[in-house]
Order: sequence, then structure tokens, then C-alpha cells
Amino acid sequence: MSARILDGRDIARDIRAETSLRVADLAASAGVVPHLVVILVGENPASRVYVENKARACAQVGIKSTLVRLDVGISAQELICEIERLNRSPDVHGILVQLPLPPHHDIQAVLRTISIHKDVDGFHLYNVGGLVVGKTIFSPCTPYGVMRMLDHAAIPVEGRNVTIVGASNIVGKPMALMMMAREATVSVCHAKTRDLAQYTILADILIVAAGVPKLIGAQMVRTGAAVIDVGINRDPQGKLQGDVDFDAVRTKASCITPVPGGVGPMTVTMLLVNTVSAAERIAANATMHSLRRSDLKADLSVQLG
Ligand SMILES: NC(=O)C1=CN([C@@H]2O[C@H](COP(=O)(O)OP(=O)(O)OC[C@H]3O[C@@H](n4cnc5c(N)ncnc54)[C@H](OP(=O)(O)O)[C@@H]3O)[C@@H](O)[C@H]2O)C=CC1
Ligand SMILES: Nc1nc(=O)c2c([nH]1)NC[C@@H]1CN(c3ccc(C(=O)N[C@@H](CCC(=O)O)C(=O)O)cc3)C=[N+]21
Ligand SMILES: [Mg+2]
Repeated sequence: MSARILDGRDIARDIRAETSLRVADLAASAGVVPHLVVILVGENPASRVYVENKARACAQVGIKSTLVRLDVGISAQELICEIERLNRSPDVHGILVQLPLPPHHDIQAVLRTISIHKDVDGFHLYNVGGLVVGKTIFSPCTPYGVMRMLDHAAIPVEGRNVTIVGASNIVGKPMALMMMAREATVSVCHAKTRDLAQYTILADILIVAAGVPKLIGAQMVRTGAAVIDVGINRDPQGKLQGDVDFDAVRTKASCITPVPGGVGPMTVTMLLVNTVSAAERIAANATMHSLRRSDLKADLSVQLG
């Protein structure tokens, strides 16, 4: 068997085309251009690549994007002030703080400062909690992108065994919650899991987000499984690879995502989708209540919260 390749760039292209139409509608109906602000603290080279990808993708669909670069030594107070300024700005619809942050910042405290209505990463405590009870405003982009890939490929989720390798706040845990919401049977593995293979071999859908090259070999995969590789690992030559031994596993899986060109482009695309949704929600609310600019923030929390 040779697995069908799930092409994230191809699926992303279709979703971006729909997203461009939503951007055009919003301009026509409300005169609003969706605007994403990305905050980058310090000089992490990997973060720079991602941030550039995001800016390029925004431009493609007509979303305005602004990069706010802050010095690595910025204080927690200054960072929080900057976020509060963006929360109040009526022409900003999405705010993303690129992770990781320098170690002297309390990431949860920073993320909680972002208005829940502009939290296009879905990382605010409110949106994380919303995932548990089925009431999020924004779903986190990577797990949301994985769901959209599976749906696009008509891979059923309900009642299936889903194993997730990796339990981070930004990928593994929200992925597990989204899979539970779709009535999958979910196992979540992490670095302390004993005998990883006994869980991976059960999976109808195996999702890997550990950051360990070639963690998953063919012998760990059930024949006919769908294998989703979230991992991004850069070798010393700068070449990207995932967490799955692609050449070995593709002979056993029924479908598999490549790296690059799999989940990565979907993540960026879901950020675009969330940013347009944010702009649509804010524009609708502004129209409904004819808000004065200075009242925007307070009113949103009452009317939409
Ligand atoms: N394609 C995309 O769009 C994105 C890709 N990524 C990539 O996905 C990977 C994971 O990212 P992220 O979740 O942020 O990473 P983290 O480092 O925050 O989390 C990694 C998780 O994997 C677990 N883990 C580490 N080693 C093993 C192992 N040998 N066996 C089983 N589990 C293990 C860790 O366990 P423990 O909790 O016990 O430490 C942890 O839960 C990275 O390669 C990252 O670059 C991330 C975001 C988006
Ligand atoms: N606040 C925040 N939100 C994030 O969503 C976030 C973050 N911080 N920190 C880092 C991780 C990582 N991440 C990726 C995004 C795009 C690709 C991507 O586009 N990958 C391309 C290749 C990119 C390349 O060439 O390096 C691909 O897989 O084809 C990968 C990884 C988002 N993250
Ligand atoms: Mg197509």
C-alpha cells in the first residue's frame, strides 16, 4: 500500500479562496478591512520565518497585517500595555503574541491580557475553557487546521480511536478536546508515556506533535491509519522534517501529511479564517450598537461575552 498524501497547501488554497471572498464582502458591507497584529518579542529566527509566512498569507487574501517588534528586554508591564492599546484600537481585529516568549514573561498572564474577541490564536484562558464546554469564540489554529484536513479528506472521526502524541497547551491538549467534541475515543501521550507504541498502534487517526524527528516508525502504525504529522524539525542544513518517518510509514498508512506542506500551511490558513471571523463579529457588533470608538472594548465584553 502507498498512502494518499494529504496536501495541506492544496486544501489551504481552497480555504484561502473562500476567505478572500469573505474579506471582499466585509469591505462591501461594512467598509472594514480585517487587521491582524502580530507581536514578536526578541529575535528567535524560527519565529521570524513563521511571522513572515503569516504576513505573506494575510496579504494574499486581503487582510492587513502589522508586525510589532519589541526588544527582547521589554518588561512584562510594557508588553501588557502594548496589548491593552491594541485591545482598545477599533481598527485592530486580531492580536497574536508569537510564542515562545523570553523566559522572564508569564505566558499565561500575557495571553489573558488579549481581548477574547481578538484572540485569533484561541490561547486566552476563556477560549481554552470554551473548548472544554463547546463555547469557544476562536479555535486554536493548528488543531482546527488538522480537523479541517480530516474533514476535507472525508476521514470520519466519530467513534474512531485517535491517538495524540504530545500534550502541549498549543497543540496536543486542544486537539484532544476537539476530538472529544467530535466523539472520538482519545488517547493522549507525552514524554513520560510508557510504551508509546501500544497507544499509537491502536489509532485509526494518529496525530503526532512531539518535536522529535522520526519518533514514529512503521511498526508503530496500524495498517490503514490516517497519520497527521504536526512536528517541525529543522536539521543542521536547515532542511525540515516532521516527527514521522515518512518514507517508512507511507507504506502502511492509508493517508499521511508531508512536512513541509502538510499541517503548517493549514495552521496559517486557520489564522486567516479566525482573523476574518474576528473582523466580522466586531463589525456586526459595531453596526448594531453604533458604538463610539472609546466604548468598543467595554461594550464588546457585555454584548458578546
Ligand atoms: N505544523 C504546525 O503548524 C505547528 C507545528 N508545531 C511543531 O509541533 C511540535 C510540537 O510543538 P509543541 O506542542 O509546541 O511542543 P512542546 O515542546 O510544547 O510539546 C511537546 C509535547 O511532546 C511530548 N513529547 C516530547 N518528546 C516525546 C517523546 N519522545 N514521546 C512522546 N511524547 C513526547 C512532550 O511531553 P511532556 O509534556 O511530557 O514534556 C510534550 O507534551 C514541534 O515540532 C513544533 O515545532 C507546533 C505548532 C504548530
Ligand atoms: N502565538 C503563536 N501562534 C502560533 O500558531 C505559533 C506560535 N505562536 N509559535 C510557533 C508555532 C509554530 N507554528 C507554525 C506555523 C506555520 C508553519 C508553517 O508554515 N510551516 C510550513 C513550512 C515553514 C518553513 O518553511 O519553515 C510547512 O510546514 O509547510 C509551521 C509552524 C505556529 N506557531
Ligand atoms: Mg483542491
